[in-house]
Amino acid sequence: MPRYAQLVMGPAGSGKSTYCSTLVQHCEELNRSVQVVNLDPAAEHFDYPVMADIRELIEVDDVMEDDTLRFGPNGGLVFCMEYFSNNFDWLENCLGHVEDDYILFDCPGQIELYTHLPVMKHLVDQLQQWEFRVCGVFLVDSQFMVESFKFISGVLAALSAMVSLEIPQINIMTKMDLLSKKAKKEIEKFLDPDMYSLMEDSPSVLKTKKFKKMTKAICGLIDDYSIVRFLPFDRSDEECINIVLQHIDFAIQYGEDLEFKEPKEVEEDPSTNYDEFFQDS
Ligand SMILES: Nc1nc2c(ncn2[C@@H]2O[C@H](COP(=O)(O)OP(=O)(O)OP(=O)(O)O)[C@@H](O)[C@H]2O)c(=O)[nH]1
Ligand SMILES: [Mg+2]
Repeated sequence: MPRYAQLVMGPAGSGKSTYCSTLVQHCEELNRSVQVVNLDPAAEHFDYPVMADIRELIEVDDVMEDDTLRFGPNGGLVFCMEYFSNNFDWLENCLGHVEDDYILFDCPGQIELYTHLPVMKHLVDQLQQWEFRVCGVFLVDSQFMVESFKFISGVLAALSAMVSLEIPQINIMTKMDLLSKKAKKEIEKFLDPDMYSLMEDSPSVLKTKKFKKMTKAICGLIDDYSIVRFLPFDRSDEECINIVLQHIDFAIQYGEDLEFKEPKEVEEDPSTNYDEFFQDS
């Protein structure tokens, strides 16, 4: 039986931990078992129960306090992740092996982990050896995507994670509930973008002769091959959460070998008398 994993990635503060806890709650209501592993050695708070926590293996504060290493917060984090990649047996022990495992990995926010460092790729390879089907979930804060040049950089960040990890990836715009009505309307064009026309809206710096050819090539690549798309994520909208989950499940073929489970029954309030209610109305 395959096992399933989501690697929840994205820049600092993009909403990774919130996404994990929202999904845990959502799946609980669907009577679907989902577990979370915290892979952020600098995490301070998250509100989901953890199956494993990297801070039990190594913590950024301990690395920074070490006089022989003398790392700052970013170097410290990279050190922790490299230490983790040399100690995957710790993770193997924590994960055990349960039938139909579905695990969310809440990753740190340092963007270099998804662009050029090999740690996350090693993790993906290791998970695949343990029979996991892994989907990358790349989160970007929607508030930073409402202008075309910011959108292009968000797309490139997502693309570099896709290229370096070589797994199916679903890209998500988070915090949609925080957008004003006007910004929501504005962002619609980024959910199904025509990259060539976005290029025309870009500020003059992107249109100078030096950059124009390059921007056009990037926009053309993204548009012609349809490689990067974003799904909106509003944590207060169940339908929206469902759509995101369906895309991810489809990408890793979750559910193909599962038996049907009854959804959780909603407990009825014994004081509610439905006969009376219908007679009255
Ligand atoms: N309104 C709203 N706030 C959100 C949402 N997602 C995250 N936040 C807030 O954004 C802040 C950062 O969210 P986190 O989930 O901690 O982000 P993160 O990506 O895990 O951050 P790091 O682990 O530090 O990289 C918190 O204050 C969250 O409450 C959302 O969908 N809506
Ligand atoms: Mg976090």
